[in-house]
Amino acid sequence: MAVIVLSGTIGAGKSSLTGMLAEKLGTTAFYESVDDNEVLPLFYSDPKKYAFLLQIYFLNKRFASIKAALKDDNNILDRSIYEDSLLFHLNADLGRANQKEVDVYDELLDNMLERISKSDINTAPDLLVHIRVSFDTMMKRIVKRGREYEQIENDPDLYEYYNELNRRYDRWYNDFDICPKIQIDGDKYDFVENPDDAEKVLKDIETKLAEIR
Ligand SMILES: Nc1ncnc2c1ncn2[C@@H]1O[C@H](COP(=O)(O)OP(=O)(O)OP(=O)(O)O)[C@@H](O)[C@H]1O
Ligand SMILES: Nc1nc(=O)c2ncn([C@H]3C[C@H](O)[C@@H](CO)O3)c2[nH]1
Repeated sequence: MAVIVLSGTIGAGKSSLTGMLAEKLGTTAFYESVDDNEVLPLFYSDPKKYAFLLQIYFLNKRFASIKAALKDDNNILDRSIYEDSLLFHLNADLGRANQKEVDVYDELLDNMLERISKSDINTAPDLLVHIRVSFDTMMKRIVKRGREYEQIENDPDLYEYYNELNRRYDRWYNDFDICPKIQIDGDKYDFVENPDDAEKVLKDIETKLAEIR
C-alpha cells in the first residue's frame, strides 16, 4: 500500500490539487484539519502561547491520517508529515517555543517517523508532489481563500512569517530525499481555474507515477 503526499507553503494549492488528484485516480483525499481545528485560530491570535500545542495537535492528526490513508493504494494526503518540523522550527526560531519543547517534539517526531521510514516500502510515500509558488503568489492565494486569521491586514507580523516560510520551503524541497518527488510550478499553472493547466499538471503527475512504479 502506498500513498501520494502533497507539500507546499500556506495557500500553495495543496488541498485543491489533492481533491483533483484523488478524483482522477479514483482514490480518497485526506485533508489537513483546518476548519475543525480549534487550536489554529488560537495559534494565530497568540503564537507564543500556542505554537507547541498546535504542533502536537497537527502531528497527532497527521499520523492518524497516514494510518487511515495507508489502508488503500494511491490515497492522497494534502500535506506531508515531513513539513511539520519545518513549520515548528520556524516558530521556534521566532521564539515561540522553548528548547525543551523543541527537544520533546523532535524526539516524538523521530519516533513516529521510524514507523514510516524510507526503508519501509509499505509505509513510505510513493511520491511527494511539491507545489512551488513565489511569495507574491502565496500572498495572493491567502487573500483569495480569505481565512480571517491568516490575513496580513489583521496581523502585519504575518508578512515576515510567510516570507521566511516560503524561503525555507525551497531549501526543504531541494534537500528532500525520503521518496521520489516532483515539483509543480504553482505560479505558472492555474490548475484551479484553467482546465488545460489542470490536465497538464495531472498528466505530469501520472507520468511520474508510471515512471517510478
Ligand atoms: N494553481 C492555482 N491557481 C489559482 N488559484 C489557486 C491555485 N491553487 C490554489 N488556488 C487558490 O488559492 C487558495 C488556496 O488554495 P488551497 O486551499 O488549495 O491551498 P493549500 O496549499 O491547501 O493551503 P493551506 O496549506 O493553507 O491549507 C484557494 O482559494 C484556491 O482556490
Ligand atoms: N505552525 C504550524 N505548524 C504546522 O505544522 C502546520 N500545519 C499547518 N499549519 C497552518 C498553516 C495554515 O494556516 C493552516 C492550513 O495549512 O494551518 C501549520 N502551522
